[in-house]
Amino acid sequence: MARLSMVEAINRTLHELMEQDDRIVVLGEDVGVDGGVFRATVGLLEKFGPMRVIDTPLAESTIVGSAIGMAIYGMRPIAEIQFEGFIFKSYDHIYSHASRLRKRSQGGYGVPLVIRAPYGAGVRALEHHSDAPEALFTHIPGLKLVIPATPSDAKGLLTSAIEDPDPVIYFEPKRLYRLFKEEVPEGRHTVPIGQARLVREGHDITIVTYGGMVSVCEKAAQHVASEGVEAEVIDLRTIWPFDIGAIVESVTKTGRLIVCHEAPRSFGVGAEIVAQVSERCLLSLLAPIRRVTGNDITAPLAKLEEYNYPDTEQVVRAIHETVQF
Ligand SMILES: Cc1ncc(C[n+]2csc(CCOP(=O)(O)OP(=O)(O)O)c2C)c(N)n1
Repeated sequence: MARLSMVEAINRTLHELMEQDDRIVVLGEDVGVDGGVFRATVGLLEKFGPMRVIDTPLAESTIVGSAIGMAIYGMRPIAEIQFEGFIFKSYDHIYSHASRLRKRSQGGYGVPLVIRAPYGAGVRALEHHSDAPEALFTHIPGLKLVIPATPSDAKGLLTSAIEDPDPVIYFEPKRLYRLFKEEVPEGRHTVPIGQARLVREGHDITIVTYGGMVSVCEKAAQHVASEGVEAEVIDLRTIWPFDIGAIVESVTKTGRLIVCHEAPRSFGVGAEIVAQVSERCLLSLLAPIRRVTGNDITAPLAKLEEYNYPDTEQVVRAIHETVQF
């Protein structure tokens, strides 16, 4: 095992996967000579050459459109969109084609495509470089969406995504790229798509979260533990299809739920979780469910960034309000 940051784990996984499978091709803006803006693709061009590591024009629609063609013809493309805010140039390809081809061809063709993109705020970037648009990818039948919160899960989810026969969006929380290191398993390591991770066990309240908010919620859970409140923290890992079984099991035990994400609140992932919990275990609830989320606004510039996203204090406050209800 090696101690790696998330971006190092992603880089190493790309190296390993490409060594093992000739069908894997990486393409995107600056992924070759520059090694990617965040250095996730460093060393790939030197090792695998320009036929498998392709520096593309600044044209996201072309990147995803070409990758769909490659996938249909038997390759395993990993397309990089330089920042999540630019993925919408390729949204039509994702929405109208990649996700639908299996149904359209009555199972004849799949699109085994992975689209990676740095995601979310926390590094004081500019507009289009700090968005959390995951909800806009959850309403597309045929598409899966994963967001790792640890270096090990970054490896496991990337491996599962490339092994999946259908398209997977893989968002990489920028704030976690270099936040901490951990031991990452050597060799083949997968994390099943659709399976949440129990971060911390507790019996008083459940906190469901993912991506850059996992460490924020963990800190909040540690804080309230010193007051005698045991919070259970669940990291979704897969946003769609999410692990409703794990959530229901936990809420049935604790009777209280907070959902936390940095994306805007309204019509967000949290709203769907609240709806499904209401449908399945309303009678287990001892208090109203609370959402701790980003605001319903365009991602603010760096100076105001910290006011828009949940922090530990807000999560602690929501825990207090829910437990004391
Ligand atoms: C649609 C879109 N995709 C990606 C980016 C991120 N981006 C900013 S600058 C840049 C490189 C631009 O290279 P080039 O057009 O050669 O201009 P220069 O090197 O002179 O800045 C990229 C990819 C962006 N701003 N907009």
